[in-house]
Amino acid sequence: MLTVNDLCKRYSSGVWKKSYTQAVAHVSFHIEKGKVLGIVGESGSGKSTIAQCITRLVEPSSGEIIFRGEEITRMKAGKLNKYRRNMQMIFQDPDSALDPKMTISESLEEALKLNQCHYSAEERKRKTDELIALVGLNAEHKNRYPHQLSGGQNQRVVLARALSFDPELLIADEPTASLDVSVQAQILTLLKTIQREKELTMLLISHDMEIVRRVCDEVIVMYRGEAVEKGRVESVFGNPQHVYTRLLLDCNEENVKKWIDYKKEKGKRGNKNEE
Ligand SMILES: Nc1ncnc2c1ncn2[C@@H]1O[C@H](COP(=O)(O)OP(=O)(O)OP(=O)(O)O)[C@@H](O)[C@H]1O
Repeated sequence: MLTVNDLCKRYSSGVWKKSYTQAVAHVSFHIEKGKVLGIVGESGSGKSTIAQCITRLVEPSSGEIIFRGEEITRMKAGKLNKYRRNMQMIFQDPDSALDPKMTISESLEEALKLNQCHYSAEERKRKTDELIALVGLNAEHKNRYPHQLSGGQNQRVVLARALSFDPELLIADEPTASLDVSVQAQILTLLKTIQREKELTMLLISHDMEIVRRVCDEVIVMYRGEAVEKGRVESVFGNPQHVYTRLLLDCNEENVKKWIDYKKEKGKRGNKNEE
């Protein structure tokens, strides 16, 4: 489905005195159809740059990106737009991804108008209702504006918009990072359920090893622009070879413990996990 070969991205900045950042250095991987690949690493390790190169939001400095058998790094704008519809991205902050002046159903109908132009107005309405149900929202949310929904509910709408394109590849860049811990779990479960049902190929970017462990089939560990370790999640997590992977796993055990304590505490107080 997607093959990345020897991808490099070097940013330059400064006008008089140029400085360079090697954001991604010689990264290669392959994702099979219907599988989920996780990219983990600390802040600044190059995770988002890889996603932006794949969608050509930034131009790679060198390397190959082959999507459904076609090399896309040199693809011209017209053809590229067609390809981009097949690869949708969702980001950390759902609020900034939605138009504050549109209700949820308007937002979804607009997306359908853009990418499924053969639909009649009636079909768009029906499809909108289907998408709303698919992401676990209900009719009462339809006529609300983004500020009238919670962060988790807005992230569901963002996911519904992305799915309205019927993408083959979904790139989720820290999709739960801005959400409350209890809501994070719900959104991750939803993502995984939809990914399985639709056999979506997914690239999940996260700095959280536990999220990757729960959702992904394979993982790449990024450190300062390089992929220092990659493989099946159970083998990388069960038998990490690189010292940096071990460090990340240790850090995250702390987070997992905090999460378990938080859930226990919440359970004691009798709170339900609500958005
Ligand atoms: N437009 C840009 N111009 C110059 N340098 C950039 C630009 N975008 C990113 N960088 C640099 O490239 C490196 C990789 O950034 P990137 O955003 O890909 O990392 P990341 O792992 O996704 O980080 P985070 O988890 O914080 O989002 C960083 O050192 C960053 O400062």
